[in-house]
Amino acid sequence: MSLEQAKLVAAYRAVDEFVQNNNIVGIGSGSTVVYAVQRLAERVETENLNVTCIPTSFQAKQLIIKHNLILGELDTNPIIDVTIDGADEVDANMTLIKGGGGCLLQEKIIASCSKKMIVIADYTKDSEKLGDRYKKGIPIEVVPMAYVPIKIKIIQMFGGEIKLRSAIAKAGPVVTDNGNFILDWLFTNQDLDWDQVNSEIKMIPGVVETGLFVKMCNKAYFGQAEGTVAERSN
Ligand SMILES: O=C(CO)[C@H](O)[C@H](O)COP(=O)(O)O
Repeated sequence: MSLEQAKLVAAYRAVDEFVQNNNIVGIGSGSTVVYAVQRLAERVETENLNVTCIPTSFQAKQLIIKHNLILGELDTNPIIDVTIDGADEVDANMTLIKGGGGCLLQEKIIASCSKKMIVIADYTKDSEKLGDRYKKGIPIEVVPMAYVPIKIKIIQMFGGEIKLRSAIAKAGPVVTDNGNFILDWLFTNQDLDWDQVNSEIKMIPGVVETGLFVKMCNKAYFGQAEGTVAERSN
């Protein structure tokens, strides 16, 4: 089985187990979510489900439109039944690193409005401790004018190294869907209290959001190499 098949089985399982008729569904971002939207569209068609989808990014919005699903927004649907999203890493306590695709701000807003947040991932995202498997660090979305002082402050507070995320098909930094920059914090201490770290980083003026999702995820599905799906709940 390919990694793509592992993503697909996790995504299909989550959509099949958690989406019901008349649900408001948060649609996450990334490559695994593509399979979730594909499965959701199949179920809407075959079971005639009434589902409204709330996107977590420009990419998610385009996926919803492409599959002819009903597009909603928080203004009219502030309470979401279930959000299905990917993750860059999930530790043994269900703390997540998210934001590898740069969509962490809207993803966290949508997760915070959801009765349930379900993560879908392949087996490479399943970790004991944050940093065991995901080596690109914790993404932090920041207001552009403050990125240098924020970098200095985080290193003074917690150590490690910070890189301003560069764009691939453009000279200069990645600019998020919200017009901000992304810092990737390569932490060295894996035994930090992530709840506290998240709170302290968020208190630095100019920090918009961190990619640390603490106590937000209810269940994670990890597609395995042999085609089965492993689960973890909190
Ligand atoms: O947080 C995210 C985007 O900001 C993604 O959910 C995360 O990067 C996982 O993506 P993929 O499913 O492609 O591995």
